[in-house]
Amino acid sequence: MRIDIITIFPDYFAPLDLSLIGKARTSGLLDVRLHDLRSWTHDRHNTVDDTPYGGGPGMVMKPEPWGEALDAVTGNAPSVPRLILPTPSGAPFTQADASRLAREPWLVFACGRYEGIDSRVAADAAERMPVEEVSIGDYVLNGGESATLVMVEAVSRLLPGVLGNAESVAQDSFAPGAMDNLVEGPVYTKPAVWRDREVPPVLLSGDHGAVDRWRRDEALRKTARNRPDLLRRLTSEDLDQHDRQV
Ligand SMILES: CN1CCN(Cc2ccc(Cn3ccc4ccc(-c5n[nH]c(N)c5C#N)cc43)cc2)CC1
Repeated sequence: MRIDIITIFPDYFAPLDLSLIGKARTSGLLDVRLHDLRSWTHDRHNTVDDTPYGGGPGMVMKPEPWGEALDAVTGNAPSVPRLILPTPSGAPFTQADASRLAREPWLVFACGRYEGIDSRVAADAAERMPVEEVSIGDYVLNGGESATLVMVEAVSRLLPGVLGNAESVAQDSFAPGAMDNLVEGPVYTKPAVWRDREVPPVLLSGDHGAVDRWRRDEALRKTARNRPDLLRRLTSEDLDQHDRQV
């Protein structure tokens, strides 16, 4: 997969050199290219913003640099990317979106700042490529960079060979499969006793059926406590299926 990121803060993406994503880039599994939007400005101050038409607080990102940047990054290529526009007003980004985007060969992320990007940029791009306005949550950030980091991590970890343990992806929270939409239950490792707190004995029993059932019970318990909204999505059939599983 190729991922292009256009931003006025390329250094924001230094974390993509680290850990599993860094290794995936080194191995060639993932091709991440960073682009400084100011490379497509032509004035002495490398201006990327201006006051909003119609008045209002803050500044809006000018369309010209974005148009030239997207033309340069996506033009003269044998294929067409999917353009992802992080924005507070976007559609909620979910695990299903991460799975869907992980199947795309080429993504371009446009990281806005200020009050956002002139709306004509998305409209113009949509004449040449699919465009998605996406939000990572109902809270306000200062720009699209953090959201892009989140989405790049959520998508990249699903690429074959990146995690190196297909099993863990399959057992992820929100991953499709048995008891969909349950959050993770508690996890433990050595020592068996720590500050007088014992690991639940079932986990030391070697009874894999009992361990599986205990984990599902704990996941249900934690979901009811922290995410009752997810439980409401579970049908009675799902819950019956849980009870049948040993
Ligand atoms: C008067 N009011 C009128 C409404 N605005 C709304 C507003 C507009 C821009 C910004 C800053 N910003 C600029 C680009 C950009 C991209 C993503 C996100 C973002 N925030 N939260 C998410 N989940 C995000 C994602 N994904 C924020 C961004 C913040 C708030 C405030 C002022």
